[in-house]
Amino acid sequence: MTEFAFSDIIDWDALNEAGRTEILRRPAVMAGERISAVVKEILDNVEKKGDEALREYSAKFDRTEVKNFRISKEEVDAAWERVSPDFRTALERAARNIEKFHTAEKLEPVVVETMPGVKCEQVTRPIEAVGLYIPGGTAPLFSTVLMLGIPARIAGCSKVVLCTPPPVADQILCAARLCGIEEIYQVGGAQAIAAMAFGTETVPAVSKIFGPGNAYVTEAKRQVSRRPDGAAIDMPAGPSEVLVIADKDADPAFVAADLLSQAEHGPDSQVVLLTPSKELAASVAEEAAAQLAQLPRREIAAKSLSASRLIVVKDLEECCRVSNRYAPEHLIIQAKNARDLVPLINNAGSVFLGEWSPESGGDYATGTNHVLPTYGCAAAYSSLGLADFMKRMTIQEMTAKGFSGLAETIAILAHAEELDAHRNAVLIRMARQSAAKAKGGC
Ligand SMILES: NC(=O)c1ccc[n+]([C@@H]2O[C@H](COP(=O)([O-])OP(=O)(O)OC[C@H]3O[C@@H](n4cnc5c(N)ncnc54)[C@H](O)[C@@H]3O)[C@@H](O)[C@H]2O)c1
Ligand SMILES: N[C@H](CO)Cc1c[nH]c[nH+]1
Ligand SMILES: [Zn+2]
Repeated sequence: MTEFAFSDIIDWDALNEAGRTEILRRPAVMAGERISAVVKEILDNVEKKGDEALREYSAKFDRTEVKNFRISKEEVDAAWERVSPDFRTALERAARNIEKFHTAEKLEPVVVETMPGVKCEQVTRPIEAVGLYIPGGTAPLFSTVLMLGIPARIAGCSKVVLCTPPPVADQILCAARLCGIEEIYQVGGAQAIAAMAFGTETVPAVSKIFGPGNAYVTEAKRQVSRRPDGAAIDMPAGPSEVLVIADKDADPAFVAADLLSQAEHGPDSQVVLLTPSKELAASVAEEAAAQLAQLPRREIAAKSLSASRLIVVKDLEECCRVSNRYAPEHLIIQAKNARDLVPLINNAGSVFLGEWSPESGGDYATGTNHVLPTYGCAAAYSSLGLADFMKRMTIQEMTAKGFSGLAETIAILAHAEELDAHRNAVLIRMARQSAAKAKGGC
């Protein structure tokens, strides 16, 4: 059996504040400073040396000598023919659900007359050039292509650039074809993020970069979003995490399977169980050990489990409070009447209710988006959705009557801010209206 050390069962009530903070710390966050420095160097080099730097890093990190970064349409079509019909059918079924959910996310235009003759509107426009990062370091995440490519298409983004590490799996190319993505580049890691942010001889620069990735990719996104010549980003979507809230009657085999499903993503993934039942926690630990031994990715999952937590808390309400403090990417509630606990949940990327809603469902096919905030960012960021591929733009129009009704208010406020040019833009029009009135006009 594979060596594995789930941390001990932790009694939440026995911890002081510092202990609680420590126990909920993510392993990927602790690695931050070293990764930051490595990533900065990669970004600087790609910005300076373009494709040459991409080639060097692909050889170093992906052990691949890349001749042409861009993948041709012929290669994509060939990949489509190579995959099994069952795979194509499953991919199309998942894509339909994702398309249905994201189409329903369309924002309707807002039109409000705030005062007579003062009309305010909000409309949306697509972001024209977007970059999609598809992880491929330890597993080819073709499902992520659907999660990014489908909303980009619905939003109407006119330039969609996809980057993923070499060698690129057929399944990734098939998912890209299904989404109508034509610009696919085989480059991964921080260097891919740099390429899409700054542009190189081959890879075009985009306005906004989307997608999850390991700690290097996530840090690269964070850094380019802060550079004036960089790009906007969707969110920090780093190493996967799941927190399960389970009551004493939950099935330990289901809970263990759900924890392992995220532990297998990467050695720095973190999984957490919160339960009022010490007996359940012990059974989950046993089950997890047994299931882990059967997994092909047990080495990775075992590393991740060693930094993961089994925590016993007072009751289910306390579970929700601790979960909000952790702000997990995924939250599974395996408890009777799981839905009753939803009002107590404030911070979570995506929530899975009841024993028949494994997290893998949302990863592939329920229709929701699996690109979600990690590192506790669910306290402030949302799940990826259609709105992220669009900009909101406001419009206002005042009639002459609307203007005269609001003119004095604007003039007083501008004067109070000591911005006379602002005030003049109003006074000049007020004067014109008074003159026209004197002449018997409006
Ligand atoms: N939060 C989300 O929504 C979400 C969704 C899907 C996947 N994920 C996460 O995405 C991650 C995918 O990670 P992955 O590694 O399999 O693929 P990846 O594509 O993110 O990273 C692979 C790249 O990392 C770079 N790299 C590897 N080691 C490096 C080093 N020592 N120095 C510099 N660069 C290095 C290489 O360039 C390589 O191409 C996992 O952590 C998974 O949990 C998150
Ligand atoms: N669980 C990941 C998000 O954290 C998404 C994914 C893709 N494939 C499998 N899982
Ligand atoms: Zn997953």
